[in-house]
Amino acid sequence: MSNEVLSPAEMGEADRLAIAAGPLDGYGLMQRAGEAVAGVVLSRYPAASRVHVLCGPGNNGGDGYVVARLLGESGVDVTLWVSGEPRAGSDAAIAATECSLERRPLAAFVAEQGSLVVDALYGAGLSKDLLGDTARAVDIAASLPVVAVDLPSGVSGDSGDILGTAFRADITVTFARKKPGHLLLPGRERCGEIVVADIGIGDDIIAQVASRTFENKPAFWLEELPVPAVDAHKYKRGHVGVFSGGPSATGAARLAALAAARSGAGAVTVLSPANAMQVNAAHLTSIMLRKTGAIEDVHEFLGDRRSSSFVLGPGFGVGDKARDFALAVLARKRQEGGVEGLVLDADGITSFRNEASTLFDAASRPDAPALVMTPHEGEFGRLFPDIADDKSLSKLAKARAAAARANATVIYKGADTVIAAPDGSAAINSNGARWLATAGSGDVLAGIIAALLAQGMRAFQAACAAVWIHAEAGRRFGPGLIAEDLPLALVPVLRELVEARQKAPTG
Ligand SMILES: NC(=O)C1=CN([C@@H]2O[C@H](COP(=O)(O)OP(=O)(O)OC[C@H]3O[C@@H](n4cnc5c(N)ncnc54)[C@H](O)[C@@H]3O)[C@@H](O)[C@H]2O)[C@@H](O)CC1
Ligand SMILES: [K+]
Repeated sequence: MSNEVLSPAEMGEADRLAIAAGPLDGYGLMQRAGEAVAGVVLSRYPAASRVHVLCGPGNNGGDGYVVARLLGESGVDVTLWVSGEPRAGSDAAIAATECSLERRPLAAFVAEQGSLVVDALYGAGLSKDLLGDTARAVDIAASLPVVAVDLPSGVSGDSGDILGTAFRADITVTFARKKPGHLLLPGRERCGEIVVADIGIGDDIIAQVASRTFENKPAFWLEELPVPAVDAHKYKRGHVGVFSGGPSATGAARLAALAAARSGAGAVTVLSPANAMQVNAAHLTSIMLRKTGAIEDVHEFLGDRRSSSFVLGPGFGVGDKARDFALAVLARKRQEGGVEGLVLDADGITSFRNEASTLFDAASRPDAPALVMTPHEGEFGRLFPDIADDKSLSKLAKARAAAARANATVIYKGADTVIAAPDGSAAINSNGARWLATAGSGDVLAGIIAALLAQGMRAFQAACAAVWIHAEAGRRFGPGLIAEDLPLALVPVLRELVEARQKAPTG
């Protein structure tokens, strides 16, 4: 697998392990890194009249010295601008010595139109805000193409936060694996196209680092994607129950229900209060409808229908009823044909704002159905106020802390959605589309998750798959997308995934 994401500390560990294992030493890795960047510059910008290479004091600058030397040797007109001296004896110091180009101080940096900037000021070691000469260089480079080495300087590799200011790269060449700062906002927007270069750190070394963070790509969950067996006499496709709100708020539940049906649930039932039965009935065809006004109705449905998963929240209303219904579902057993999971969204989440621990305790029972929560930033803050307010935590770290506390899979939504599991695994989604920021889009996501849970996918994998599929459908549909379009837009995406799944050796 190549979709592991390494924190800067984990990448440092990978460097150390690779150096210990050989054959490359630290300078050898730096050579490979510089070669990769120089290769990108030469292939992508063959017409650049001049390349300005900006080198910082650490190993990111060391990569820069290698780039400058190689470009110079290739006949490119290179100007080298330097901020700080490499530490004596460091790999960067060796690289600086090997580079015979004249060094100019970054304080004097100027660049003309038509030239290209290689940003090798700071990478994984960024430790404070960009100020003074460096911040001035960011301004000068703003009107020029920029190739960033490892990360655009100013972007935190851990969090994607911008420290003071940051370069806006057209291409970022990073090494071995992506870092969280390449995927989390606002850093992601500063990276431009991301090229992951192989510098000789093998998959075995990455495996030893045992990162628990992944970029959310189909390879990560495709093996578990449910595909009905063609030769089976009967197959389990699962039954999803979606709780509906009152007569003026039923659309959200129907969107979730339709998405669940499109995502392969064998049966879907909208569970409606009595006074909304008529409006629901008027809009449902293949989806079943059942009156579910009071907690007794929930128990009865749970007892005789064996629904495999539930969606609670979209349009439901905030209050005791949402809490009671959610807790009734979570009180079931997962084993022996019981309830696989509960997707708690929107009002379902907000309903527990003052009783979060009741929810988290209910989800902690070993045989409880899996709890999947889908908060956007506002909802996240209601359920996890202290985590939300902790400025030292990245979005990734916040989602992880929330999942561990809640004993739940947490989908922290946004343009850089993070999916975190209670065991510490986390995935950052990167195929999101701006078109998805439309009313009802989240209801559709909840329905997809429930369908995948109902078909037996594990909660974290189901959540990751649903987020990716939902985003992909929105991305492909493009402008004009409204939530009603999404259930049908899932079909071509699912078709391709099912085909890929059937071709996969493990399928
Ligand atoms: N052997 C290795 O470890 C390899 C490292 N590589 C490169 O090494 C980089 C990491 O190197 P380092 O750990 O030396 O870190 P950096 O080169 O990113 O920066 C560290 C230095 O910059 C200073 N600094 C940080 N932020 C600053 C700011 N805002 N203003 C002024 N000074 C600041 C620090 O005090 C330190 O001296 C990676 O990003 C990658 O480009 C690659 O060459 C591959 C091999
Ligand atoms: K950089």
